Amino acid sequence: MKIENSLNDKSSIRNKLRKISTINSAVILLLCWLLLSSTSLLFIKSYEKRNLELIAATLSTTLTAATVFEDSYDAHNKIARLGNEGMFDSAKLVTDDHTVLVDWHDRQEQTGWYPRLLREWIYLKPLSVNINHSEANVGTLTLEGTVTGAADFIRYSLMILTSGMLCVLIISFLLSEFLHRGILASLRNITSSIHYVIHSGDFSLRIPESPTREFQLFSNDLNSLLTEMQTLQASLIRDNRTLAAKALEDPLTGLANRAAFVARLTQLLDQQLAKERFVLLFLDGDRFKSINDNWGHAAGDEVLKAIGSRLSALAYKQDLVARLGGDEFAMLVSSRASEAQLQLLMQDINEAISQKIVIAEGTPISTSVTIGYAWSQHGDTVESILERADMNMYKNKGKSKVRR
Ligand SMILES: Nc1nc2c(ncn2[C@@H]2O[C@H](COP(=O)(O)OP(=O)(O)OP(=O)(O)O)[C@@H](O)[C@H]2O)c(=O)[nH]1
Repeated sequence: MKIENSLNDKSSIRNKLRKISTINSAVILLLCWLLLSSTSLLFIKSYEKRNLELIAATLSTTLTAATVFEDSYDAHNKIARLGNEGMFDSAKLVTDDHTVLVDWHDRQEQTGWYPRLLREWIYLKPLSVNINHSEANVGTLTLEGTVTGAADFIRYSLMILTSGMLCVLIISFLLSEFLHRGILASLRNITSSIHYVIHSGDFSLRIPESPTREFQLFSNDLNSLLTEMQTLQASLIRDNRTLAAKALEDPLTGLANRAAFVARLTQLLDQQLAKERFVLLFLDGDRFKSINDNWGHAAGDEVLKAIGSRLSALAYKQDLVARLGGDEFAMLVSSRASEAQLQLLMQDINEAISQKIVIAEGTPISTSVTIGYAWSQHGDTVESILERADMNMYKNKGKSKVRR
């Protein structure tokens, strides 16, 4: 829960990449916008200034005669004709003796802070040119430039530039989203694979190939780690199975040990209502101590192994032969349902055990077992059925000792 909360606080790598590429594009585009805007503004400024200078030069030549003869009417017409075409905002023609011949103002002259600021920035101050005649100064023409054209140009070019930049920003955003997809897919593959392995414990999964070199290297390392974990897991499972099997096995004879015997007996008792009855045979080696005493402990071990394998040879698949400890064996027999079949089995056991056992050094040893048995009964427990079989075995042992 805590981890999930702290994850929710964090921004995804997709958002981080999106943020980086958006900031990147926005900064670059803003710089381009500033560069292009200032270049076009400087261009406009120099164009408008040059234009006004040309108009002033042309007009001063045209006005020479009117200035010399102080023909205010003609001068006004010539100035107004050009002024009405939007060539300038105002024009003042003053003779060399300071007589104002023309003081013309455009009636549609733009006022307000923007045109005023623009005019001051483009033209700095009104443009004055001398009107000369026979190399003498006869008057001065002062023109104030117009900003109507410049203002429109600036407005439209900035609008086009800004919307163009916004389009580029959107395109670059979409493009980066598209290009980031590969990186994000590789990352997603890695994280979802690790997530799956952690939650399933299945180390057989391998992270798929990535087109990005660094991710491929990372995936290779993780895949090698997964292979090692898989091998380790397999060997642990194998070891566990071996250990579990060993925990239920008698190390000398390889038969089931007491724990395995009790487990199987418990299972049979649990099932006995649904299944046929079964019989528990308790077998104890006769005078086994003397075998050890006469032939040695190793020989005794060989005899115990031989008894175990002979009992196993007589048992069916559903029966269980176990060594309970020392020279005590037990059989859980489900394959014989009648007393007659059981008697036959016990006869076979006695016959098999009575066959001489030839130990490694070649000495034949005779042995026998005493058997006590108990059929399963309703309400039996592990202890009760074992006790009945044990008691019967002791009774039989007593009888055989009397016979000897
Ligand atoms: N070789 C060998 N001997 C064992 C092993 N475990 C127990 N024994 C011996 O088996 C003998 C069992 O003796 P008991 O069952 O008490 O007596 P017994 O000599 O068989 O006599 P009865 O059962 O009365 O016929 C002891 O001498 C134990 O030392 C083993 O793993 N290997």
